[in-house]
Amino acid sequence: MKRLSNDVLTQRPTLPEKIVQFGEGNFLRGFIDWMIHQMNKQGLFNGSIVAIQPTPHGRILPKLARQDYLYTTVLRGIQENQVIDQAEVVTSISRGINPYSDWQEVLSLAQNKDIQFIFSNTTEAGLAYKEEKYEPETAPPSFPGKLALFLYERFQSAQGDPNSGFYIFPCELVENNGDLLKEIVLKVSQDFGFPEAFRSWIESANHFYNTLVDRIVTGFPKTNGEVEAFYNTFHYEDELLTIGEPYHLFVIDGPITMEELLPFQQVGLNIQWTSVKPFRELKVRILNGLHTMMYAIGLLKGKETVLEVMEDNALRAMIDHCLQQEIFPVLETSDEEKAVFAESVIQRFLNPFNHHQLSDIGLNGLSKFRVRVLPTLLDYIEKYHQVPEILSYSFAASLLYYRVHYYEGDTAYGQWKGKTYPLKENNETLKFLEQAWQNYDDTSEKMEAVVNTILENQTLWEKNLNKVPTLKKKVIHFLSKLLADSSS
Ligand SMILES: NC(=O)c1ccc[n+]([C@@H]2O[C@H](COP(=O)([O-])OP(=O)(O)OC[C@H]3O[C@@H](n4cnc5c(N)ncnc54)[C@H](O)[C@@H]3O)[C@@H](O)[C@H]2O)c1
Ligand SMILES: O=P(O)(O)OC[C@@H](O)[C@@H](O)[C@H](O)[C@H](O)CO
Repeated sequence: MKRLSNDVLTQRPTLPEKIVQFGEGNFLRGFIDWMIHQMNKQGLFNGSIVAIQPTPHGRILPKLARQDYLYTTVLRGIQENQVIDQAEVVTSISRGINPYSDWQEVLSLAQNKDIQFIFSNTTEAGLAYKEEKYEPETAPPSFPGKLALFLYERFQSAQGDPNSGFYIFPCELVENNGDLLKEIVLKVSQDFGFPEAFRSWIESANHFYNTLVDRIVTGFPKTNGEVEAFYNTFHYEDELLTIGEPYHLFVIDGPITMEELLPFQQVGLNIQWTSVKPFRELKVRILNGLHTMMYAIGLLKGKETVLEVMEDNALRAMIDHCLQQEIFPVLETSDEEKAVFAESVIQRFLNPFNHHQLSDIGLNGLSKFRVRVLPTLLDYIEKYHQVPEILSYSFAASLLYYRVHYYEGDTAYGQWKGKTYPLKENNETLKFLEQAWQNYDDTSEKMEAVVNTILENQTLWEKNLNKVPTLKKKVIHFLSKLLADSSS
């Protein structure tokens, strides 16, 4: 069978490059690139995207290049009682650049005046400040470093023209992502010794927008036989087949007048040009909160996907209880808004087509717990002076899932009921966890010592959790229960 390429898709539009995108992962392909494709299809944007690989060891860009930057998006789910099952070849990416081998190509792009928009999704780890050296001939390691040099090249080539800046939309799931990216780029520019005039131009000529994105994109199919079934229907192979749900929401804290340049709403996409804050609290605490709360519990109970968790009566009852009794009471949004959003989330989790792997959700699970679950848990304790049962149980489950049993090379491994699995978290966190569990020997004193050490780590939790009344006791209790379960 042929691979997807220009030979397979013979009618492909050639459009001027207008967007630079840092990242080429599942989410950008299933969300932003798909949206640009929708606008192009209706002749309302007429521009293409250049994707820049954000890390040195990218596996996605070579695959995209082999397919002439084409890939298929499959959106499947149930909306308003209707089954939606659509496959479409997305043509919005014109090419990709590996900045580690072609940095000059990236800089040339910065000089192209047609490029007006910058999108990114480099995960939470990518939208972060790193101290790095200015080397004009090579790509800086970090995403903000690359962006700073990209902007500097534009500034110089346009001789500081106040109309030459970019519209910048970071899509990382980080609070105030636009403000944060601007702050980091300014800091990097200072580190690099760039002139004050450039830094003023960053502030005055560029627009950094805070955004919130929402669509469950599970990426390449992982269940047995699924890929082959798709290929047989398409009559081509596609290594970058991207699966997601039909639901999508993109909130951008920018003026509606931006629709003149980016006509998202005009093509019927679910875009809101408004403040992100209320959407963020609902989405992160309910949708991402439930995901993060369930992954370790589910995996430790032998489940593999969100759907399997939702279809298990006991686990489903636990999730409903957590939502109603532990998350809802501490959210400030109105009861009606909470209920409507939560119901839609439950329906999305029950999407029969959605094989969302718990192990994917569990990547960087402790960092996610800190941002997506811990605030709810702490708010609850503050409000009710008692520890919420399910959230603290899920905390214990996450800690146990992330118990480092051994290292092989640079990879840390966890173990549960005889099964071994690789752990992906910040390296320092994993080293710390390995140490914390090192002397554990099944006794309650040692368990208390382990939990004490983990909870007091302020780098992990941003506060000493041993000072939170009775949390430690609950976590010890649930960890002991889970450990007993693991040996039964
Ligand atoms: N998949 C979803 O359903 C979904 C939905 C909404 C938001 N998101 C957000 O999108 C992010 C990416 O998800 P994905 O499904 O596309 O994952 P992915 O693994 O397919 O892509 C991750 C991208 O981030 C880059 N990256 C990883 N670490 C980096 C670092 N330290 N510096 C710079 N770049 C780095 C990778 O090179 C790749 O381009 C997640 O962090 C998530 O918060 C995902
Ligand atoms: O993508 P992650 O790994 O940051 O988080 C896992 C899921 O919670 C997340 O992808 C959601 O499905 C998504 O945020 C929905 O918009």
